[in-house]
Amino acid sequence: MHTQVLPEPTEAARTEGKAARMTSLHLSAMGEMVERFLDAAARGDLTQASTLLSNTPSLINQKGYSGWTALMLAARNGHYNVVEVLLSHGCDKFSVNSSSQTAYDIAKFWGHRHISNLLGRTDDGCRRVLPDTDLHQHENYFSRETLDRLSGKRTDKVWLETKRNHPDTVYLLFSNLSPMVSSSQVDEHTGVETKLCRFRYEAVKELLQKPATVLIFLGVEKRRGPSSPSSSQMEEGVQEPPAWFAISTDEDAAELLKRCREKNCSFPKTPNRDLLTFSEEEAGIVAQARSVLAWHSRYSFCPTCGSSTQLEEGGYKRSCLNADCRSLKGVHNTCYPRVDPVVIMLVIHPDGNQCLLGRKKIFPARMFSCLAGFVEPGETMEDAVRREVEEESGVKVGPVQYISCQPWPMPSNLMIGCLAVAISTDIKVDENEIEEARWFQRQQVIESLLKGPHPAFTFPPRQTIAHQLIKHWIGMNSNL
Ligand SMILES: NC(=O)C1=CN([C@@H]2O[C@H](COP(=O)(O)OP(=O)(O)OC[C@H]3O[C@@H](n4cnc5c(N)ncnc54)[C@H](O)[C@@H]3O)[C@@H](O)[C@H]2O)C=CC1
Ligand SMILES: [Mg+2]
Ligand SMILES: [Mg+2]
Ligand SMILES: [Mg+2]
Ligand SMILES: [Zn+2]
Repeated sequence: MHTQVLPEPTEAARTEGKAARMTSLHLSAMGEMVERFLDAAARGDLTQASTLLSNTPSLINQKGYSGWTALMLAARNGHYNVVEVLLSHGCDKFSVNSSSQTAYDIAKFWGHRHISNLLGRTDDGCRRVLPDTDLHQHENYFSRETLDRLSGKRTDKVWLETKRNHPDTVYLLFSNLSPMVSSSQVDEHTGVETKLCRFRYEAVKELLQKPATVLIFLGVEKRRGPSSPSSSQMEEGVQEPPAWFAISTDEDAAELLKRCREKNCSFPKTPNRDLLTFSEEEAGIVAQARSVLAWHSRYSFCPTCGSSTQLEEGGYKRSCLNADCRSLKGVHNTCYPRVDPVVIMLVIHPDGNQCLLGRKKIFPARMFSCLAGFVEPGETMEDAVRREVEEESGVKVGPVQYISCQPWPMPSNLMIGCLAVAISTDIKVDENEIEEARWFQRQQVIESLLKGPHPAFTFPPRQTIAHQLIKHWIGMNSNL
């Protein structure tokens, strides 16, 4: 898996410069302007950046090499005034580069704390309610909400029916819990890029008639800014954004592929690897659809009495068909899609300068990752962290701090990412689960992330919350 890391400052400037020289002959006038704008932001040339921006406002969120925006380049090189001006012009601070890093991540990683504070700043009202909290929401792969789920509409059968037949509606096709995708090799940096194949009603309508077909209403496209429809407009059906559905069918996969006009279409066979090659937007949709479909495929019959069930509420409920079943009296969680909470933690040595990583036998050679484990019934997240770490490594843990979470649709985990501080350091691994666990020095971790000449271990892929937690720790100062 190709993992891209943040380049050294001089390296960054050099790479940008080289890329610009090599391709400038072929660039359109706009392309050249983008290059100049990005270059000005990277060098901290506020005058040139502002002039270019006032002449061509559309430059603001343009991306250059590896998906870096002007905001990211300015954040990378510590140009506070440029960041400030870009933000005042309404720059998108949540935009991510091809390594899924926001300008905030970049500023934080390189220790430009004044800039990360500026980028992380949210509404002052929130700060009054939640003082001393880092209000910046960390975004992990699989966690972007591109669609508005409109859960209130799931019970509106008439509305759902209108959406099903609507010509703008988008359908995704799943077979064996894999979405139909088209794949292309982008370049050696980005690697393979996978896109969801999108279908219209006409192309799938006879699949919808089949009894074994499962149909899930995923939501409607979110429209940004002032043009997003108000709820009253939605009620009147004015300017409604397209709805998205996922279909799971038992029709032969080869037959399904014939429906697609795009090239290189397939149903990926190894979810753990293949589902990590989508854009952030599509990954969020895949996480939602795959987890709900996995629940349907595993809970075909009523868990309470074993009778047949029927789908309701846009695919978000299964109700028992046995009128005497207990699950029909009151609300029963067996009728709704499940989510399994898993704690995943980076355990820090009491000296603040080492972290505990482990490897399972099934990991690729030399890869080490965070310890993780399912939360048990009647257990807090903090206690689950302490129990799993002690079970797997023998290390005892004291304070636990929540950092961020990640939906992990294999099939429906919610990874709850934490930092934890060890209060004992002797390691004794549970050999049933872990092959080896070790304390790594901060410097070894940094070299491994930057892929230096002698990395102590290989990082898990950037799309995993494990990768992000380790990176988060090395971006912090050593005093917790
Ligand atoms: N996104 C990421 O960065 C990472 C994600 N993960 C995910 O976290 C999950 C849990 O981690 P593990 O260390 O395997 O957990 P774990 O340490 O609790 O051990 C797994 C064992 O727990 C039992 N178990 C208890 N509740 C379960 C449930 N609801 N579903 C399945 N098994 C259950 C099973 O015997 C299973 O073999 C893995 O399935 C993996 O997919 C794990 C590490 C990194
Ligand atoms: Mg575990
Ligand atoms: Mg365990
Ligand atoms: Mg466990
Ligand atoms: Zn039942």
